Amino acid sequence: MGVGRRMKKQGPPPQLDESKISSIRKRKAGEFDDSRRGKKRKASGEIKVPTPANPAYNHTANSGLKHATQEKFANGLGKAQKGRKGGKGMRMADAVMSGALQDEDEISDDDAADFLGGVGEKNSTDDDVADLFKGDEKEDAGLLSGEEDGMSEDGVGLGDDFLGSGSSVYDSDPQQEKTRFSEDEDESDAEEKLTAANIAGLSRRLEEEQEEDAAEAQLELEEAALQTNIEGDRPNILDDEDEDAGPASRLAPDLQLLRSRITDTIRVLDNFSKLSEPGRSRAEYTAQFLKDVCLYYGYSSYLAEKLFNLFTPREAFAFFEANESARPVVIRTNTLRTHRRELAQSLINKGVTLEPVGKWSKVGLQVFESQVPLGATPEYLAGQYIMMAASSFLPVMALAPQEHERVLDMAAAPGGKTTYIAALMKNTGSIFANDNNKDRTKALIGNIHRLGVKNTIVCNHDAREFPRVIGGFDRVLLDAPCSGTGVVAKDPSVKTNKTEKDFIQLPHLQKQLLLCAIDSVDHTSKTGGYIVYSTCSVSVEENEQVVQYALKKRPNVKLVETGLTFGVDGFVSYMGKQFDPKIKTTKRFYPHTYNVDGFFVSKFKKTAASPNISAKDGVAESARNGGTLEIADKMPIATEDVEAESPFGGFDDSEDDRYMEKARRNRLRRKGIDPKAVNVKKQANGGQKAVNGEVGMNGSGAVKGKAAGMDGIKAGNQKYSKGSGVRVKAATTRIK
Ligand SMILES: C[S@@+](CC[C@H](N)C(=O)[O-])C[C@H]1O[C@@H](n2cnc3c(N)ncnc32)[C@H](O)[C@@H]1O
Repeated sequence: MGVGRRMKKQGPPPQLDESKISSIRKRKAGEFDDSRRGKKRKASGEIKVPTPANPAYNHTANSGLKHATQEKFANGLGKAQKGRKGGKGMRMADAVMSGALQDEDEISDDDAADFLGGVGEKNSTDDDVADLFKGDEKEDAGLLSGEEDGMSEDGVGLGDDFLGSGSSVYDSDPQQEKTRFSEDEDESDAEEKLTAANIAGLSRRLEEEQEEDAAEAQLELEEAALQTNIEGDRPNILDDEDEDAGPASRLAPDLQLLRSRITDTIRVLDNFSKLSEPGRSRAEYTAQFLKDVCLYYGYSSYLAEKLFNLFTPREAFAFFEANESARPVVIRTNTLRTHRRELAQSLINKGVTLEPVGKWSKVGLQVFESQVPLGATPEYLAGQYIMMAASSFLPVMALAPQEHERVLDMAAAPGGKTTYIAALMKNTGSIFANDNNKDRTKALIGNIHRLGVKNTIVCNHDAREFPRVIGGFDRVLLDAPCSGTGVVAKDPSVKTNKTEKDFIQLPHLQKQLLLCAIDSVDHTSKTGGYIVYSTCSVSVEENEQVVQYALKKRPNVKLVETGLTFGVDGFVSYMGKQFDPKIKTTKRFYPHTYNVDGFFVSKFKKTAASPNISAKDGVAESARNGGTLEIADKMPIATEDVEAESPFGGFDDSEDDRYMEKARRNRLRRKGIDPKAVNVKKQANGGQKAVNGEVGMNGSGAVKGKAAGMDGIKAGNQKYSKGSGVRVKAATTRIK
């Protein structure tokens, strides 16, 4: 996961509530979600792209060029932007955040400090907003209106089609169902009270939105004035190339012109035959677009191209734009401690403006504004909620853990998902929450305690040691370490610090982890037998390709529906490569379509024991109750024929081996162990293999794991922490 630590003020988020997109107009893939600007478009007679925030204005360290021009920009476009950034949005101040920061790495320090502190100004009357909520149709106007949510005015019924259609982007129907605080509740008095209590905050939001609209209109006017090409003309885009050669190339780029050229290029790519200049190829325009994207948004050319390849040019632009603004702040009600309605009421009483995150979640609350530090409220300290990104709900919802099951969360820290799993299991059964980063397990343990989770054991292994450590789980969640290309808004460093190597090494690790996840599941489980694999990356290498690999290596699993009611289908073909058609069941989430972090979720059902790959490759006994012996494939993942040819999937095993060996040595050194000594020991042990040099190092049975049993959990006769060299005993008893 990308560990983002940047925060911008949170604007009113338009698109988290699925109920608000219950009826949609299906748009052409790649078409912009710019219905919000319908009025303005009509006025200007020109297709405009959304400008959630002016990227140039927001850019930070990644773009020196932008810094260079920022002052200039602030004098021009900045004027318009100022109204929006300096407005009365969420007032965030220095806040008590020690707790909040542990919630999820997805909440940035700055976010938190910004968000959790200050006091919003009140300057609108309740009457204004009361009007807004008058009558059923009007109730959600403004705040919930299709216009605000990027919904089309001509929306048609969504129907079953909602889940389908790959890369399609949808507009929503403005006619909304009333937002509810839980599935079974009526449109009750209580909700009206909540709404009334929210009125002041909502009113402020409306004012801010009006200010924003005015600022955006101004911005568009200024942009329009700069447009050198009117609609229908062939834009003169590629002639500027020679600039590079001269001294002008050393000057900071004019960001307004750059942006204008980006939009022009998209127009051309959208309608190439009509708008391209004679003799110019599509590749030339694409290259120009990518070059401009790198300059304007600060991406490395490698990553810009990788991301561009996922979308149509127009949608790619929407994606890059969406990465310039922060996602909404969301909290998850901890149902082990309270109910969402009660929590909402207490927070509203404290000056928090919020509403249910959407029909798709019964526990999420989207926070628009807070007059108190969210990380220091009595409710927070009492563990009634945790701050977590909306997208982080999704893998757990797909996992659908049941009461009394045994669940493994393979990469669990800081625990947003573990604690959600515990809540869904109502603190019954048992959860093994593992993370190989010891420091991060501290936050995990902190969250577990704060939220009153009592069915969880925290452990600290390289997850590739499972099921050797323990197996036979009903369900396994693998929320895998990834490149974070879905969370660029939180961690803009991803724009420049991800290289080709990352997209080789990470998928390699992810593939190994996924096989171990599969091997750790009990296929005979009466209630489960499921594995969920998720990442906060949008790259195909880390998602569909990992899934494809697992399907190939483990014929004993099949993909099943995630049960998630939104998201676009995973790729079944990509850049000439065909994947298993069932990969359509996987789900992708993008910032520009659902206003959530970029995310990928897939769900497998295990149907039989894993193949006995090779006894020498591992001694992973995951059997419980005298069940089957499963062997984890611990060999470096072999490059397969198909992958060797693949432009995006192959990897060089020998190179990977070198990296992994180096990492192993470093890990041992950090622990004060001489790697050479371990090698000697290994040899002395004959055929016995130490897992990453961490097992059986001094004969003390040192399986690395350390279990922090939570209150009330019974370790029973688990032999979990009693490894003895390679003779690690498998768990034979379920904690139930
Ligand atoms: C995406 S984050 C997990 C977030 C977590 N699921 C949550 O919801 O709070 C990925 C985690 O994987 C951990 N990790 C990385 N490599 C690992 C490995 N080989 N074994 C176990 N955990 C690993 C990282 O320390 C990181 O905490």
